[in-house]
Amino acid sequence: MTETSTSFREIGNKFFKEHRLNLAIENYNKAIEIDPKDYQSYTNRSLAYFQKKEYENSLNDSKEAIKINSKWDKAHYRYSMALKQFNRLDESLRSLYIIYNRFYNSIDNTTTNNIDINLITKEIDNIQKNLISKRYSKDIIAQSETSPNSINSNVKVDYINANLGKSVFLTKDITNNNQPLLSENPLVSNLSSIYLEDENYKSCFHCLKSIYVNKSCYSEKMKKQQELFIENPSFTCDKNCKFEVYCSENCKNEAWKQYHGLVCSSYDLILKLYGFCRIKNQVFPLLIMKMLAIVINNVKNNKKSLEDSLSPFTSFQYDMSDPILSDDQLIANAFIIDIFKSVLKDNNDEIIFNQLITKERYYQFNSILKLNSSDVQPISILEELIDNKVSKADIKDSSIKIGDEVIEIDSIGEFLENNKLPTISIKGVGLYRVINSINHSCEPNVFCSFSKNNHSMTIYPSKIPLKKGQEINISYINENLAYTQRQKLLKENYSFNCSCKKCKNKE
Ligand SMILES: C[S@@+](CC[C@H](N)C(=O)[O-])C[C@H]1O[C@@H](n2cnc3c(N)ncnc32)[C@H](O)[C@@H]1O
Repeated sequence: MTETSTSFREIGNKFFKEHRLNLAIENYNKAIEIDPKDYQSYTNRSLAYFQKKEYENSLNDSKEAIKINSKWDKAHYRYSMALKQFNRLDESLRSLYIIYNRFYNSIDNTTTNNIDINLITKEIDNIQKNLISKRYSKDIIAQSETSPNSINSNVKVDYINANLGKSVFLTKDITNNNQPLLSENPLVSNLSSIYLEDENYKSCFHCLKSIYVNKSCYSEKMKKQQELFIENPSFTCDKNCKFEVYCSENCKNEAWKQYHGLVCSSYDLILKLYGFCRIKNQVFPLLIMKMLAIVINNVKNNKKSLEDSLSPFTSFQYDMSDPILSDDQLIANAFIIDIFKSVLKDNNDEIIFNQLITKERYYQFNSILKLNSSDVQPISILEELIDNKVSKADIKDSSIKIGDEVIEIDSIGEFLENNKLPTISIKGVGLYRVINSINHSCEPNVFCSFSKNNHSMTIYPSKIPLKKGQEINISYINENLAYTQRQKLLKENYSFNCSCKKCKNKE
């Protein structure tokens, strides 16, 4: 036998089977010396180190094997097990899901190395149960700084299985249709990019509340409905940017504390990102920038670990495959890199920067937003008027009757067709810790209601009675579409095949 890397590896494997770990490692060393791309020897040496409890070496070897051949499931498994030893559970989970997804997406249900899929599923279950019970205990959520009063006691978040992930369950019987089940502010939200430089329309940069509307269709009288919007935004950021406007001192302070304080000094670079998002009609890059700033603030100011700081975001399901960024995503990521490079200047910041501001993170956050975030559309002022003060009968072509007063609305005809309510445009996007944990069903038992004023959202029952312990489900799409259309939309937008009762019966 020639001294090829394969033969040394095989000798190593023989020693390994005899539990002679040092001799096994020596032979794997020789194999790697001959062929530095021998990912199998790296993987096997990783296992030998693991058995010797040399977890750092085990981690490095499995990482190297993945670098050489990312399709080698055994290396992902070894990497996952080593990460678990360091309590890096989110990353460990990600590696397990790479194997899990490859298995279920393959035509013949195989892993590349015939790893027992039941073992992988069991590992996923263990880690998920542990993480979810820790992260979604009521106390932790109630204490969360980013989302105060985010959950009331009607619901809890629980893990279902590796495929469905977590979802939301009732902790009480519900018999009243009008009873709000859960009301929540988002972990992060942002205005749609079309509004960023709109002279006619301003919203609070933090909570998206309408501040000033100057559309010709609204008469002077209507604009004077003071309680519906604030005429003169007096809460503009006065530190550096002088650009962001808020509806209140509270929002100004919250924005500063959570994310704006970190990046405000680099506003010239942020404006470039805004410009890009406006042209491309995108909002995710702006949310990703805020998410990164929130994470960094938690690490720096609240002295939390990086994993804990990331966990409100990484606890969602997302695409764990190899990151491939589109050209637009690469450009947006480059803007984001510039912004954080200019604000993370201390020596200590270098580690955070290197671990956080990466292409992989951009892909991860983008996928978290794509699969989990909600459009936010606080009800328009016109609808607010109609909703609260007038009946549809009071709406005439050019006026609305509010009490005894008739308010002229110059071009209301543009908005009202056959007495329908005006179309409300999407104002922004938000990521909700609990509401976005609710799984989909084509036969939903709850629905989501936008706040009239800001980015908060409330869940109400759509069917009663609902029983304690029952899962609540919303519909992510129009559930009245035909079966094939629903399946197509859910696959394209949320990457899953719906298996609700209605879909199982192909109704
Ligand atoms: C908004 S999240 C819901 C929370 C999610 N289960 C989690 O653990 O983060 C949407 C994701 O949940 C999963 N999901 C939701 N409803 C589902 C369903 N009916 N069937 C299969 N997967 C579903 C899909 O992976 C989808 O991309």
